[in-house]
Amino acid sequence: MSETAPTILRRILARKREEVAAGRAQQSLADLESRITEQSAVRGFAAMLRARVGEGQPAVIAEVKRASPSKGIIREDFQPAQIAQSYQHGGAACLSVLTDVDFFQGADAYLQQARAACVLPVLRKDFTVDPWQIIEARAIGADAVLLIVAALERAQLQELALTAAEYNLDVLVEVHDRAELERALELDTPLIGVNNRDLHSFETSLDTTLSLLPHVPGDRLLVTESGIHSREDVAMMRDAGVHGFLVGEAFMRAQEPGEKLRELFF
Ligand SMILES: O=C(O)c1ccccc1NCC(=O)[C@H](O)[C@H](O)COP(=O)(O)O
Repeated sequence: MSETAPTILRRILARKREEVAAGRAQQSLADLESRITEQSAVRGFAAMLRARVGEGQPAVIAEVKRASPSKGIIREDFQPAQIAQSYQHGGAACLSVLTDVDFFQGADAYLQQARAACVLPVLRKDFTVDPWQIIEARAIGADAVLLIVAALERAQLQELALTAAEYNLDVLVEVHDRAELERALELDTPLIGVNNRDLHSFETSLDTTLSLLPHVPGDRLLVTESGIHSREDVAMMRDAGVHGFLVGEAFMRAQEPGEKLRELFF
């Protein structure tokens, strides 16, 4: 693939830069800061995952996702508050809520509805390219943000991680190959997400996690992301020593997402 081919990830990132420019013109930093003062205290995202693993339980980040570029519409009957309650009942440790509008049919309001309906920490699942989005994430009530190494230069990654720390947000640093993992490990953050999906080609293989696992130091918590669909997938990961999971589609296609979570993990 050429370095400049317009893959879906590159299209999403180009759109994000436009959104940030428009957002900055509409809301100043002072506006965001004043919205932050109205938010409740941050819920510990990494702490919750670590606690579950410490208890010998799977640490499941359950995703609230209506649609995706690779699968189109995944869930017609999409009610974030009900889904969040179902996930909490089913044993999720944390939630991940898509807020990207154009490619995932997400919304900031979905994150707010989901978080208000449960006690779980919530990750804002979006494509972060600018510190302004991190402050915005805190202003809408998120507890954690995603940083995708493939989307960011080294200096940007450092700056975004520092901004997240400044605003008390946990960070899930997402990688897909060894070079990205090495860059992620330069950060002082505890969570490493290994995305089994190649965000340029959509190809998904659970071997991605298994091959990177030996290179993740013991002081980091590895979260395997994408393509987990069955109890066999979960058992294979747990046998290999992976206890953190981020799952979307398998839950979202089930009538009762939390029951599906219980069926796969407990
Ligand atoms: O899912 C996509 O099509 C996609 C395309 C481009 C960038 C990101 C994309 N997905 C985000 C994710 O990584 C998944 O939502 C998440 O890991 C859950 O995956 P799954 O359990 O396979 O729904």
